[in-house]
Amino acid sequence: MSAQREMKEKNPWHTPVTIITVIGVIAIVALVTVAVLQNRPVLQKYKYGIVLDAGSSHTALYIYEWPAEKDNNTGRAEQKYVCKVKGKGISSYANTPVKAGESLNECMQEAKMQVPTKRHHETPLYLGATAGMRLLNMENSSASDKVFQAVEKALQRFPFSYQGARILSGQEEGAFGWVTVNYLDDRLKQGLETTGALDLGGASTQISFVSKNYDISESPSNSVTFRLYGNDYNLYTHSFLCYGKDQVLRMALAHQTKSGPGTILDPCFHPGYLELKDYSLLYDSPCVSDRKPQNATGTFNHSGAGNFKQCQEVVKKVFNFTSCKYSRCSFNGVFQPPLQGPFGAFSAYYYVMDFLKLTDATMPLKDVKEKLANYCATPWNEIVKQHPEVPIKYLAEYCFSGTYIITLLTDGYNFTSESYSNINFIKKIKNSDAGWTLGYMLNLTNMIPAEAPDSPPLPHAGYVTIITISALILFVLFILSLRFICPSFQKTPHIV
Ligand SMILES: Nc1ccn([C@@H]2O[C@H](COP(=O)(O)OP(=O)(O)O)[C@@H](O)[C@H]2O)c(=O)n1
Ligand SMILES: [Ca+2]
Repeated sequence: MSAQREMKEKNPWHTPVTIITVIGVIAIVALVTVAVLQNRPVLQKYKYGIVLDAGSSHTALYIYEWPAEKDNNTGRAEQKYVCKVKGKGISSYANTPVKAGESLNECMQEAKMQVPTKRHHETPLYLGATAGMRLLNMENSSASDKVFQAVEKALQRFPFSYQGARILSGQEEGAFGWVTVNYLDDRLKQGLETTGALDLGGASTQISFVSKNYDISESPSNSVTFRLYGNDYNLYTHSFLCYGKDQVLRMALAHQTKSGPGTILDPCFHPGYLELKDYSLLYDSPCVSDRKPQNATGTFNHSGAGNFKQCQEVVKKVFNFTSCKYSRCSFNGVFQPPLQGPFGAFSAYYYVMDFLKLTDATMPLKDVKEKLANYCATPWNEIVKQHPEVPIKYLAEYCFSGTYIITLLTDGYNFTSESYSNINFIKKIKNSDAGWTLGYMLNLTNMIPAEAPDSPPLPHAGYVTIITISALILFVLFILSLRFICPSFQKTPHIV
């Protein structure tokens, strides 16, 4: 018994200091572990959203993903996948609506593979149609309804959470493009100066920007107000229906062919270009149908002259600069406040200027015009030789499209040689395409809060450090206080 006692007395593990220290260390480890595990950032899981952009020329399907735990807070939604639907836009199926629905199947099957199966049912699916369907709806609303019915039926067959197919207003198209650009740049969350958005489609074009000190009451139909992350924005936005590049080309051709059948020498096409074109196809759009001449049956010869300056004169004729009932206008009597800040120009602005190698923001407007003039003057057979990979139909139109872009920006929107350098031609921002689809989804899923979210006051690492240091300090204080209250505590090997 006494030997046992001796052993106990000699065994340092049985001293009060050791016992308290061991318990203390266990307590600290437990406290820190619980605190860290409880608050550690959870393993990333993603949520998904799908938006179909049913444009006038084609449809594209976008899948967005964002961290599941953070959708209102710090996580940013990003483009995960894009699928280009084969064939033309859904408005081209006016006479065969079922085919409009069928055309979407391939990309929708792809979407099924891209989104994890267990997320299918909670993944919202939207289809937004733009100017092609706006025009079809104006021209033949029952045909447009049938296209929507077919599209709806096709989309509902998939396991996603279908949220509807509809035509966006021009205002929505402009405003959501602006939201996308500024969201992806993190400008909204940080309350920074915003970037204006310039979107050029085939059938309409949008301009949207924040102009300080502008009186929105001057033209309320052009104003959209947002409260995002605690900041108020008064956005000016306008969508010009028929001013997408494909419809303007029709208007320009209609203008040149108004005297009836024959041959036109078009300065917007390359010298040596010659195609036999159909009047009935040219006038098959509400943007030009009222200009159709009486004798416009059959065909006309469309030949090129390749002259940038003359092409600008032709393009200018599609704008009306005569009447403005506001303090200032862009064109066609539409109010526009003074241009302000940087602009992002995307969609066809980018495709055309990228092809023409004119996206360099440091290139002065004068040089852009000079390069374009040289390009337009290049004979058609040389152009074809230089770009064997580009389909002839697209290749033929870049001189016209480039000239239209420059004329729209300068004569239309009033960009000057100086302010032209504020325009950036962009396709993507941080891997997501610039366009209205992301902004549309963010809005419909309420992913941008009106007020700035409360963020934790400390980052996780700081939080762990403070917890650990506090626990250690408390422990040392506890030991010191024991020694102070109970001096015998220092003379350790006394145990009964
Ligand atoms: N690679 C590409 C893709 C589209 N585009 C053009 O970009 C425009 C896209 O317009 P869209 O189909 O979105 O039409 P909207 O409904 O926006 O007016 C069309 O004029 C297309 O021809 C292009 O020039 N190059
Ligand atoms: Ca578009």
